[in-house]
Formats: sequence, structure tokens, C-alpha cells
Amino acid sequence: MREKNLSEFQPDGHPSVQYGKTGVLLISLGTPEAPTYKSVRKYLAEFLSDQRVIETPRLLWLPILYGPILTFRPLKSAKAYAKVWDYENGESPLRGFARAQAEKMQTRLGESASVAWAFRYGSPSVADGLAELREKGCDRIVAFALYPQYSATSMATAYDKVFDVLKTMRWQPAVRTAPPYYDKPIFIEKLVNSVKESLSTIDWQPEKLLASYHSIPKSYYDAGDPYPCQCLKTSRLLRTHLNMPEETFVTSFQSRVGPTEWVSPYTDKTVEKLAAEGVKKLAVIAPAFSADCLETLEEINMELRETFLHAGGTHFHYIPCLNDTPDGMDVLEDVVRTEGAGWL
Ligand SMILES: C=CC1=C(C)c2cc3[nH]c(cc4nc(cc5[nH]c(cc1n2)c(C)c5CCC(=O)O)C(CCC(=O)O)=C4C)c(C)c3C=C
Ligand SMILES: [Fe+2]
Ligand SMILES: [Fe+2]
Repeated sequence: MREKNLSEFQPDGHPSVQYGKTGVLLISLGTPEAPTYKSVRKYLAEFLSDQRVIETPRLLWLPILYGPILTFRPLKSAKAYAKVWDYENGESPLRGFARAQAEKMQTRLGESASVAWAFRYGSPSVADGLAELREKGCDRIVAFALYPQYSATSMATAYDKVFDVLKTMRWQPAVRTAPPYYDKPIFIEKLVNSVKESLSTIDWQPEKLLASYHSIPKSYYDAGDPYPCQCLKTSRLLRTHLNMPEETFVTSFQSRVGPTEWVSPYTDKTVEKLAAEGVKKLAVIAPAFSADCLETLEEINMELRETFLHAGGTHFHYIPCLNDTPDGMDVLEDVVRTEGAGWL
């Protein structure tokens, strides 16, 4: 901190203010507080009320959301969360990784910055994270939404929230927002390492490597969201850096919600097709997620595994996300140091 505070220059009674420090705010999507109907309903209500996520006009959408969706989806989702919940620590996997990533980032940055973490939906909120950094005297903040690829539905809404909070502050910090890192050499290099390391733990050779990304509604892509193109570029770089022939590497999109068309090919249909074509041994990686979560641990490593084995596959291996591993932290630190240049 350049000065402890400004009180020596302030008249008596003026609120004490800290300044002069750099902060890093790591923002993840968010997750329920418990794997229960009530908690999941609260989480989904906030998530699915976001107009960056659901672009359907509000007058049409809110009756659907507060009718069938928030009645039935929490039942299904709470059951899925219960399957992957960390009961020992009383939290979802995403929450555990979000905290660990922030703690390790703080260790890596040392005195040069204060690190806080926040969720776009749920708690700790972006407002909580910014307040924590402001109280520590941070008047320069690097906001980093932890998504390798940009989508308005993920990254833009996280930064919208940051700016919504800034609007309420009398003395705003200066803020830089980190861009996506889907094609950064260090990201590709660490993904390549993770594939090699993870495959070295099994005693069979996959015939295909499937890269499965969270999907978005196709209409958002048609309207200009670049997310699917960035996913395809991550896939191409990963495949070429693994020296894999094109026919052994497959890209697909998962986690579609509702009856509208989403960006395809869909992951579940893709693995059924691969099995029908005679593929017996499959490895799956999820390069759209900076940390393992419901969508990887349950949807891929449980549901998709079952789909593949049921359709005739014999071997299925899930390659974990980079998470808070040293390689994963190298990627996140590289982004923070690049975007915080001159501030750290
Ligand atoms: C309905 C619209 C949704 C869009 C658009 C969407 C985009 C999107 N999501 C992620 C990352 C994650 N999503 C996660 C869970 C999740 N996603 C949706 C819906 C949309 N996502 C729902 C309803 C849920 C909740 C679970 C469920 O009911 O199915 C998660 C996991 C959270 C956890 O607690 O583990 C992540 C991470 C991205 C990257 C993205 C756009 C690119
Ligand atoms: Fe999602
Ligand atoms: Fe899902």
C-alpha cells in the first residue's frame, strides 16, 4: 500500500479510507449452498433470472421460470448435486476449487496484491468480493472471470455484475477485466500435460479423445456470441499440440437445457454415435471449465460414462480439469500477471 490511509489529510469526522493496493477478484459461476430442493431452487432462481443467460422476453419467461422450471428442475438438479457433494467440507466441488484457487493465487502473488473470490450467482457475491478488496485498500482491481472461452452468458454477465456494483460506490477502484484465455500457449501446454498425465494412469489406450464443452443456445451464437468458435480453436490447438490425427479427436457440446436448439453436436448423442460406430475405448476432457463441477463430475463422469458403456463402449476415462493443480495455477497466474502488468 502506498499510504496507510488518508486520515492525516482528512478533516475530523471524515470516513477513514484505505487506498494504494492492487486487488485480484477471481469470479466463478456460482453453486448452491446445499444439495437440497430449497437451496438449489434459490440458486437456479438467481441464475435463470439473468437476462444474459435467458434472453427470452421477461414477460414470457418469468411465468415459465416461476411455474414449471423452479418447481421441477430443483428436484432433478438437487439429486445430481447430492451425487458429487463434498459432505466432509459441506460444499459443492466448485466452491472448494474456487476457494483453493484464490488461496493459492494469494500465495503466488504474495504482498503484491490481495486476492478475493466471488460467485456471479450466490455467495460470496461479487459485491462481497469487491467490498473485501476495497476494505483492504485496493483501488486497482483485476477482475478475472474464470472461463477459458468468452460467452455473453458466462464472462460478460460476471463483468456486468462488477460494474453494477461499481455504480453503487462513491469512490470506485480502477478495474481491468481479464479476457478469455482459450488460445493462450500456456493454457494449451497445460491441457496437453493433463491429457498425457491422466492417460498415463490407465492401462489402456483410448481410440478417441472427446473434448466436451458446455453448450449455449444456437440463437445466441447466430446473433454473434463467439463462444463456439473459441471452443473449436481450443480443440484444434489441443489436438495439434497432442499430435493427434483429426479422426481421433472429437468435439461436442453438453449441458443443454430446455427444448430449443443449442450449439451441437450434442455430447450425449456424440458418444452414442461413437459407440454405434464401434468405438470401445473413450477418454473425455472438458476444456470449457477451469474447475471440476456438477457438469463434469456428474454429467460427464457419471451420466455420460453410463451412456457410453450402455451403448456398447467398454472403457471410459474422464480427464479432470486443471483445477488448483500447480499447472492450473500456472495458467491462472499467467493471466493475472499479464492483465495486472504495472499494477502487481
Ligand atoms: C439455461 C441456460 C444456461 C446457459 C446459457 C449456460 C451457459 C454456461 N454455463 C457454464 C458453466 C456452468 N454451468 C453450470 C451449471 C448450470 N448451467 C445451467 C444453465 C445454463 N448455462 C444450469 C441450469 C446449471 C445448474 C445445474 C443444472 O440445473 O443443470 C456449472 C456448474 C455449477 C456447479 O455448481 O457445479 C458451470 C461451471 C458456461 C461456461 C456457460 C457458457 C459458456
Ligand atoms: Fe451452465
Ligand atoms: Fe448439467
